Amino acid sequence: MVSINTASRARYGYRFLKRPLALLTASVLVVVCVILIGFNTLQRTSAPRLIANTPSLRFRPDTASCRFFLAESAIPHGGLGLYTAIDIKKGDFAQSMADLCIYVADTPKGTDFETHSWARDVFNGDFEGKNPRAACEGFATLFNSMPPGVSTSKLMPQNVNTNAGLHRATHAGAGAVSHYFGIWSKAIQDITAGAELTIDYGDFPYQKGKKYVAPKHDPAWLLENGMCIDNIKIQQAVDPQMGRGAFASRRLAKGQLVAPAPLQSFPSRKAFARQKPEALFVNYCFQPRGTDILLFPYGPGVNLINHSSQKTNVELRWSTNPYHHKEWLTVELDDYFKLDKPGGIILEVVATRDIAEGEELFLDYGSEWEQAWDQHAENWKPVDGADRYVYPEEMDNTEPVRTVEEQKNRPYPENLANTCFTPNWERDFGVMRWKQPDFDWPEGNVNCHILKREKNAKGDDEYEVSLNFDSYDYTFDPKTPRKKLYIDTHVPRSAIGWVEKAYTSDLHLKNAFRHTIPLPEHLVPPLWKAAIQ
Ligand SMILES: C[S@@+](CC[C@H](N)C(=O)[O-])C[C@H]1O[C@@H](n2cnc3c(N)ncnc32)[C@H](O)[C@@H]1O
Repeated sequence: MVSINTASRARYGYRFLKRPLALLTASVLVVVCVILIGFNTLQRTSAPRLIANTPSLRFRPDTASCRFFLAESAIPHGGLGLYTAIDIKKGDFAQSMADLCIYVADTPKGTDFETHSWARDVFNGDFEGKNPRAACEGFATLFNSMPPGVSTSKLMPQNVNTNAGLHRATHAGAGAVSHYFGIWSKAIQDITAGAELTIDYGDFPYQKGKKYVAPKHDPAWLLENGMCIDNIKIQQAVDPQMGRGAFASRRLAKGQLVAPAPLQSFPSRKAFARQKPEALFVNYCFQPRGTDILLFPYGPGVNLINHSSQKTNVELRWSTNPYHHKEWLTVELDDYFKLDKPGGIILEVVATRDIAEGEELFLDYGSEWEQAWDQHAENWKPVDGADRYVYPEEMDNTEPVRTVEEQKNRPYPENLANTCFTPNWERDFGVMRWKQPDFDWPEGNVNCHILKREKNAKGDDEYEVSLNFDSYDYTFDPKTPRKKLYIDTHVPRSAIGWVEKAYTSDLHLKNAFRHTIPLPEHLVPPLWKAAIQ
C-alpha cells in the first residue's frame, strides 16, 4: 500500500536555489522537464495526476506513475473495485495490459468451476472441447457491473492466437501454458481519473427504477488506499522454455507490494483430472501441500510470474488489506467451503530486493516443483507428427481460402478448421447474405466450410460458406444435407479465420507438463495442515 507523506517530501532540499545563477539554471531545467514530461504524457494519452512520495525507502519506488488500482469499490457491497488514476478517452484501451484466460476443455457439470468461470464463447474458446470454460486473470475478473450508460468499459475478446513461443516440436514447455492471451477492455465513454472501471455483465440484477451513479473515488484517496495493479507487464520470458513472463513495469523497492492476488478457491483438484493430461488450469493455481484444493490468483500479471530458485526477486505473503478475510483461514477446510462466498482471501506478491524497471520477476515455486520440471524437461520428446503441426497464427490471412473441393487436392494441415464471423444469428436455417456485423461478440465466430469462392464487382474474393453453430462438431460433411443447414453468401475474406480443431490444441498434448504451484508451507493455515495429517 502506498502512503503520501508530504512533510517528508520537503526533506529533499533545494538549498542551491538561493543563488541567482543556480535559480536561472534551475528554471531552464524545469521548463525543459515540463516540455519533455508534457510530450511523454501526450503520447500516453493522459497524465497520471498523482504525486506520491516514499522517501524512507533507499531505492525510491515510482508509485506516482501507477495508472490502475484495486481498492474498495465505491458501489455499496461491491467488494473490491478497479480504478483508473488517469483520464482515458472513449475508444482507448482501458487497462494497462492484456488479460490471460485458461480454458478447461470439458468442464465437469455442476462443479464450482462451471459456475465461477467464463463461458466458452466469451473469449473464443468454443473450439477446445465439449464444455469449455475459462478462468481469467487480470481486469476481466475484477470488474464490477454497472448498467449501460453508467458502465465505463467493454471487454474486447480478441481472437489472439499465441503459443507463447512454445512449439510442440521443439519445446518441453508446449502445452504447459495457455494460448488465450490478449483480452482487453476499452473505454465506451471518456473516463476521468478516479473513476471505478465497470462493465455491464449483461445479466446483473439491477434494481428497477434505481438511478445508478458512476462510482468513483478521489485520485488522492486511491493513492493512499489502493493497491497498484500496474507494476507488472507481460512479455516473452527471457528463457524461451518458460513461455511468457512477468516483468517490472517500473522500479520496485525491496518490501514493496508488487501486486495483489485475490484468490478464487476450488475445493477439488480431482475435478480437473478427468481428462489426460490433467487440465492446464492446475499449472496456474497454488495448492496447499497435502490438500486437494486449488487457489487461483487472478490479480493482473501474478499468474505470469515464472519460477526460479536462483533469481528469486518476489515472494508471497497474506495480504494486510481489510478485504483479505484472514478469519476465513482460521476455519477447517470443509467449513471454509461452506462459507457464503469462498473468495475474499488475498495473497500479495512482494519484492524481496530492489527491482529495476524491465527486470523479469521470479518466484521460488519450491524444490518439489523444480525437480518435477527438471525431470519433465530431461525426459521430454515431441509427440508423433509434432513437426507437421501448424498453429493458426502461422496461417497467412491474406491468402484466398481454398474451397472444400479444392482442399481435396491441396488439403490444409489436418489440425486446422475454418471459422467464419457471421452476424446472421436471427434466422431459421437456410441461405442468407452476409453483412457487416454491428457487434464484435465472439459468439459470431463459428466453424464453417468454404463452399464457393467468387470475385465481386470490385474484384475482391467473396465466399459462400456453410456454418456450423455446434462449434465443436467440425466433422460434418457440407454436401450431406443436415436437418439445419445454414449458408451465408458474399462472405469477405476478412470474416474467415483459422482455429485448431477440438481436442487437438497444445492444451491436450499427452506429454504436456502439469504441476500446481505449492503454496509456501508457512502460508498454509494451521487448521488446513491439521486436515492433511
Ligand atoms: C503460472 S504459469 C507462468 C506463466 C507462463 N509462463 C505463461 O506463459 O503463461 C506456470 C507455467 O509456466 C512455465 N514455467 C514457469 N517457470 C518455469 C521455469 N523455471 N522453467 C520452465 N517453465 C516454467 C511452466 O509451464 C509452468 O507450468
